[in-house]
Amino acid sequence: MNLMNFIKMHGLGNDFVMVNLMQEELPGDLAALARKVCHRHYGIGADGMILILPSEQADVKMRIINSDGSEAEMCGNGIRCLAKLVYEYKLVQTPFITVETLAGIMGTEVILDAGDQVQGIKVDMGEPRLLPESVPVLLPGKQAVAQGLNVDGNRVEVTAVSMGNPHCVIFVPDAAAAPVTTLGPILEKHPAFPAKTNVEFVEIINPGEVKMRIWERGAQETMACGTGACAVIVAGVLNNKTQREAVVHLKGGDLKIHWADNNHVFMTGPAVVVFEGRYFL
Ligand SMILES: N[C@H](CCC[C@H](N)C(=O)O)C(=O)O
Repeated sequence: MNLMNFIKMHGLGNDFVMVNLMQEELPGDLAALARKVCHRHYGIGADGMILILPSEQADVKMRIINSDGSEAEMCGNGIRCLAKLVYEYKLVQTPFITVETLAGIMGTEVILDAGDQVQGIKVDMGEPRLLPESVPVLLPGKQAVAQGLNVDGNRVEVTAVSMGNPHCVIFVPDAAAAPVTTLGPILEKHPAFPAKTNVEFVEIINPGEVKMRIWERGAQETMACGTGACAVIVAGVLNNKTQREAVVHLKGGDLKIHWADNNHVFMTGPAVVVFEGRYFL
């Protein structure tokens, strides 16, 4: 019987099965394995599976497989978990860790307190992609900002942004009452998004503070989404609703987001190791 060692982690309740493949390989179909591993009753239970692999371009390589088996370009909560794991398990000896992803090479900083304990992780999430063809989204113009989508005959105003993965941001008066589980899955698979999309519902508390809920591509509603929080602040600035630096309140907790003057988006937040285990393949 083959065993897979794993570490269960979460970033604000967005949880992952972390697999260290720096010295070993995983056999077979990753999509099928992720569906089994992420199953909340028959498996370990998680929103996704994150593989840590060797890289020729960075300290490590990250692959993120959603619970439905689809592979994503990037994962904000997941990369914070990876950075903490790589540092605390001494896969690298520095708190500044570069990570190769399908969305490019990301820089992470493990923030330490005076006692060398991990306080949080700051990630340079790179530049947002605003051209519709870069999201991708089938909407006109140079930016898909505050444009109307036809959803079953109704007009839904959306702002579409990519952080390497696609995001459809909708501003609502009350995030707690937003139609996350009804409109979310419809927009996730809407024909305007050829690669499907993550869907964010955002309530503006003030220009420096927002509240959001998320329907994730390939993972349904989750407690938090790091790339989604970045997309929300980019969309907030583009719609003149938020400052470039703001706190994003998610179901699972808060992220600090800063769309800096160098056009890079920085995200700061926690990551937690919950348990270690062995999974019977
Ligand atoms: N479901 C996402 C990947 C995970 C992103 C999210 N968990 C985050 O923290 O950024 C997608 O298919 O693009």
